[in-house]
Amino acid sequence: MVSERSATNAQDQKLRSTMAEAARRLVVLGLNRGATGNIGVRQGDSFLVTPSGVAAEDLLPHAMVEMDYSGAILGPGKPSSEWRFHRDILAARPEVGAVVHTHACYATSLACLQLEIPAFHYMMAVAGGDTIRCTPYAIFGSQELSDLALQALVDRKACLLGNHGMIAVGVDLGDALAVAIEVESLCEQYWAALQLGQPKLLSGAQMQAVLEKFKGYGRAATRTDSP
Ligand SMILES: C[C@H](O)[C@@H](O)[C@@H](O)C(=O)COP(=O)(O)O
Repeated sequence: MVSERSATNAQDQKLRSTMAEAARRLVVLGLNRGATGNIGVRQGDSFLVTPSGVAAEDLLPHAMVEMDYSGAILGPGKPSSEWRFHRDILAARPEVGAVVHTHACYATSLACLQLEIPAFHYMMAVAGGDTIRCTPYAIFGSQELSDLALQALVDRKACLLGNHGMIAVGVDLGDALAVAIEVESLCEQYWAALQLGQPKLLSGAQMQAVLEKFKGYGRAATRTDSP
């Protein structure tokens, strides 16, 4: 049933609009095209997810679908086919407030090779560690894909989905979007570097130093709950 809180709460309306804006931004930035990709955002003891198969330009705030962690749909609409990984990530990672899935070109190209991205650039730390893992292939919308994504995201804020795309997470939607944008940029740079030769990789110690330094950098300095 439709939660009354959702229908009347100003915060809920704001969140739905922010999700629609974020979906359009992903298209403007070239990280998604048409109806690819989806967004999930924690809201109290439930979460909102974008509807299935709706192009970002047609996405209206009221079309976001509210679900609970049992997988029950709490309002009208058909949730993203990927609601399982949105639910499972939000359930398993209390510090995560938002999940962004994209089929961004460079991330997806590397995912088609099922490549794990190594520490070729210090900005890899934005994704939470010294690698960005890639899952094996599993069909879209499956529990298997969700289980694989959860594993690939351990101690990370992003992963590639084999032969599919990427997932980025953040403390809120702005953070998850920023991670997705950076991951696509890193994938493009890694691809470009590979055209020239074998990139020299940073050591574990060098990456650890960056991860430490990032704790005091920019907005992250005010966050105590980032992974
Ligand atoms: C078939 C879909 O494109 C699937 O790949 C999914 O991962 C996706 O990106 C969009 O699906 P929804 O519109 O169901 O969120």
